[in-house]
Amino acid sequence: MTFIPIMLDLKGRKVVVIGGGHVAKRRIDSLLDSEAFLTVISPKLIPELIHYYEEARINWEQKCFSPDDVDEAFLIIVATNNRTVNNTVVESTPSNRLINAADKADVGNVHFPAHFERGKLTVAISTHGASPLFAKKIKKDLSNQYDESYEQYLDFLFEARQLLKQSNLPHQERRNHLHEILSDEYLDPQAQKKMLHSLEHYIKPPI
Ligand SMILES: C[C@@]1(CC(=O)O)C2=NC(=C\c3[nH]c(c(CCC(=O)O)c3CC(=O)O)Cc3[nH]c(c(CC(=O)O)c3CCC(=O)O)/C=C3\N/C(=C\2)[C@@H](CCC(=O)O)[C@]3(C)CC(=O)O)/[C@H]1CCC(=O)O
Ligand SMILES: NC(=O)c1ccc[n+]([C@@H]2O[C@H](COP(=O)([O-])OP(=O)(O)OC[C@H]3O[C@@H](n4cnc5c(N)ncnc54)[C@H](O)[C@@H]3O)[C@@H](O)[C@H]2O)c1
Repeated sequence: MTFIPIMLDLKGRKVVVIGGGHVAKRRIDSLLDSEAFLTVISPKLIPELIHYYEEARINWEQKCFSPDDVDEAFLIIVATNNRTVNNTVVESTPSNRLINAADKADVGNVHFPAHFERGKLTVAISTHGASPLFAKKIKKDLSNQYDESYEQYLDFLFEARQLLKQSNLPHQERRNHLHEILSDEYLDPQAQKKMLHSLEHYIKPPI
């Protein structure tokens, strides 16, 4: 089986998480900012998830799984500590849905990669289930290399690119600028400011 990396917009989609333990919480933490409708089906929740429920960040149906729980779900996450239940969820899910099976890498059609964000930058690492711990280790290494300062740098890259897109510069010169701003020198906010300022001069005047 070959999995391909994609970025998913879940805004307004129904996501159902079966199980309310530690793995469910990890998945939910990845999903909280997505503006999906998150529903947890589980007789019990760990305290952190109860907190999310009290803050109305998730819905909770305090019950054991039944097949109609996944009706209309766009994405299903299977994370109970009961292998038989996990298998039942997978079996009762129509094949045209997205499903993540936390206890069996090869059963679902979605994996959650280890990941971190720096504003507009997302770095995701997958080992196709070979070693989640190795993915976690690489995440740690890369998150040190690309520290919090990159959030602001990404904002600069975004702004510079928007200005270039609106500019009257010839195509090749735009490309040169896009490459130039990747140089380490532009990690410095002063250099960024100067560059943005100079790019503003190339904006096409309104017609
Ligand atoms: C990366 C990360 C993201 C996240 O969970 O958010 C993630 N697992 C993490 C940690 C972790 N997972 C496990 C341990 C215990 C040590 C060990 O067993 O090695 C630890 C370590 C820890 O907890 O620290 C156990 C485990 N994991 C899976 C199975 C089932 C199986 O292998 O079949 C079992 C055995 C269960 C059992 O035996 O009961 C399966 C999957 N785990 C995945 C993702 C997907 C593939 C990712 C990839 O490798 O590319 C995949 C396929 C499906 C999925 O869940 O999406 C997250 C790193 C946290 C971070 O980023 O900080
Ligand atoms: N993918 C991963 O990264 C990863 C990591 C560790 C463990 N796991 C696997 O994930 C699973 C969950 O691990 P955990 O640490 O979150 O367990 P946990 O014990 O913290 O939580 C299990 C949850 O499942 C709920 N549950 C039990 N029966 C249920 C049912 N019939 N219907 C609905 N909910 C039910 C429990 O109430 C509990 O909230 C385990 O199978 C484990 O093997 C996966």
